[in-house]
Amino acid sequence: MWNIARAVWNLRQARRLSMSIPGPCIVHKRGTDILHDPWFNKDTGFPLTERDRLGLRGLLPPRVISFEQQYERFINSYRSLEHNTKGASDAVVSLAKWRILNRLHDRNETLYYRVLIDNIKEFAPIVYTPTVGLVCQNYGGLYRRPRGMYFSAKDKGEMMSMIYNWPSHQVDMIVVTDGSRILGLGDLGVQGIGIPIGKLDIYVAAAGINPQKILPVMLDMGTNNQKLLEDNLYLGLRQPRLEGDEYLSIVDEFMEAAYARWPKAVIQFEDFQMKWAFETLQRYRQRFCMFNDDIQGTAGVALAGLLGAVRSQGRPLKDFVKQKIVVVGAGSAGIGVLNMAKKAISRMCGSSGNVEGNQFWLLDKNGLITKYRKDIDPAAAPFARGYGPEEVEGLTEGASLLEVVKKVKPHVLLGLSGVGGIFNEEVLRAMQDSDASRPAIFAMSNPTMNAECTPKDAFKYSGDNIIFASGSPFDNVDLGNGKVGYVNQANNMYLFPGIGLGALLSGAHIISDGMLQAASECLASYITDEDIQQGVIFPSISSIRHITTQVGAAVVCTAVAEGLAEGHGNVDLKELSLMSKEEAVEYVARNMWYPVYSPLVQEK
Ligand SMILES: NC(=O)c1ccc[n+]([C@@H]2O[C@H](COP(=O)([O-])OP(=O)(O)OC[C@H]3O[C@@H](n4cnc5c(N)ncnc54)[C@H](O)[C@@H]3O)[C@@H](O)[C@H]2O)c1
Repeated sequence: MWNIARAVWNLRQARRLSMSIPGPCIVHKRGTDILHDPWFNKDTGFPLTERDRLGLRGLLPPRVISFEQQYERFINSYRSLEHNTKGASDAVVSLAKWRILNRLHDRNETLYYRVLIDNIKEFAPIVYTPTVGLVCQNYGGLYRRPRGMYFSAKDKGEMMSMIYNWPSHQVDMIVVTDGSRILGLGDLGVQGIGIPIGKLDIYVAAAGINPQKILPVMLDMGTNNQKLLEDNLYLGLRQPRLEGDEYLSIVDEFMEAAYARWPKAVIQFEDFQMKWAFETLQRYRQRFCMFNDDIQGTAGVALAGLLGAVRSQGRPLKDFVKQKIVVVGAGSAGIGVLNMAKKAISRMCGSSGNVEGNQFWLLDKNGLITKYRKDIDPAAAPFARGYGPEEVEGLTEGASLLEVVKKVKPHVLLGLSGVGGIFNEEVLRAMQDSDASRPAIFAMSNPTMNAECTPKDAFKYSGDNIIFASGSPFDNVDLGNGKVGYVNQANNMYLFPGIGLGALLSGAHIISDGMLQAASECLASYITDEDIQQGVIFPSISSIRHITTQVGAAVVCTAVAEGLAEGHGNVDLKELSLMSKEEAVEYVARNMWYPVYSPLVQEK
């Protein structure tokens, strides 16, 4: 029922926007310069009057092809590619699909984003995880033309002027990486630029950010990837990564430069290795409107999933405080999840409640983390168990995952380790003895080959009754007898677009924990009890615009309630403060860009 209602909402929204006469778009160029600019290019779709006005007459074949015809032509050629690559490996097919989409992106952004929005479920896995991982690994060979900006260690002292090289006067959303931890693939240096590009594609598709107002950024600090350092064709600095103050001075300079030119832009940090992810978040979160998606976005999505798992057991949400949760992977993502879960518990329990985190077991590559761990990472320390070198409760420092699962009998087993297959048959079988009536298994690592287990193995070894979620998309599992093992996609794409959009439209000067929690709780409440009983704890990606509207509105309302909002455009704080929840949803929806050909008006 819900899905039908949302699909109708999406359709109405699209129709409302496409039927209203699109406002004009100002261009400062003419003739072939327009044809070569993907922001303005309409290919054969320029009407004759516009061809005359913009000096295009004679530069295009005479017949005008409508947007709908162009759309259909693209989809047909995409489908024929599927047909022509039959028998090729998955990687070859995925890269061929990425190439054809990327060529359209390079040529005609309006058509590209319409195709992406209308087919988000099919195309998200190409422009985003898992294919984007493959693209980053092969970026040197796939590179055709630049997209986004590069600031390198060699640009020190120049960034304040360099930032003005970007052609757009207004930028609303920046996604920045240093390429040091790309998905679960490690240090890919400048090749990691594919991640900010893919994330911003999702911003346009899900949050309706105008593509002229987005900026993907690579901070090239060097790389410690030996293979790349030895590769003559590697496109980044061939030097080891900067460390310490030298590193931070580059990020500082970039942040100041971006803020100086676009003080209202929201900056999302993406795929930084753990030490820099935490350090930069701490350093900037009170000064700039920024967040770290791996720490905070992932945590919000995981928390929504954890709350869904409680509901699936037929228990009230407050029972979350009694759930035993084993987290495998003590990196920025795993620790981010635990921090957010702990905050949720402290809210549920009130100040007198148990917020010690006694229900969490955290493992890294050396096994269970306890207070006896030598050189314990400060970020992991609050979640270290109290077991001594001597065995207590049957577990010791460094206990294996299998030992922990057998002993703890967790309600939830959550993987953010980046290690494919680590939830092996024995571990999954041990989950059958979980204390939960419906054990939850979240294999959240990306891309696909790094998932801790496949859904097929999870249902096979842990039982039909589990709740399963993965970070990258997988097909549902046929359990026989007409039963289906539902595969949820626990990916931060459900949250980051709404967090960024809500922060932007509220004009908040920082992104608070409260705004992030509101986003997560909004996502958690999106699913009906009926869906939950079917094992569905996350909505379909097809509803991503609707979800983002709701999440964005929740973030706006919280920013206003917390006194962080300052207004956006011609909507001032007073107007924001008077908005009801429904009006906030309408306000967010109204501000989403939708790809239609706007009349181009030339200004000298
Ligand atoms: N689904 C999502 O939305 C989402 C969001 C963010 C990150 N991720 C994925 O999570 C993974 C980890 O990301 P991160 O930023 O935390 O990386 P990270 O490099 O900061 O941390 C990885 C952690 O895994 C641990 N680990 C490595 N091998 C292990 C093993 N054999 N057993 C147990 N632990 C082991 C490491 O010790 C480290 O603590 C990546 O694959 C990333 O793609 C998914």
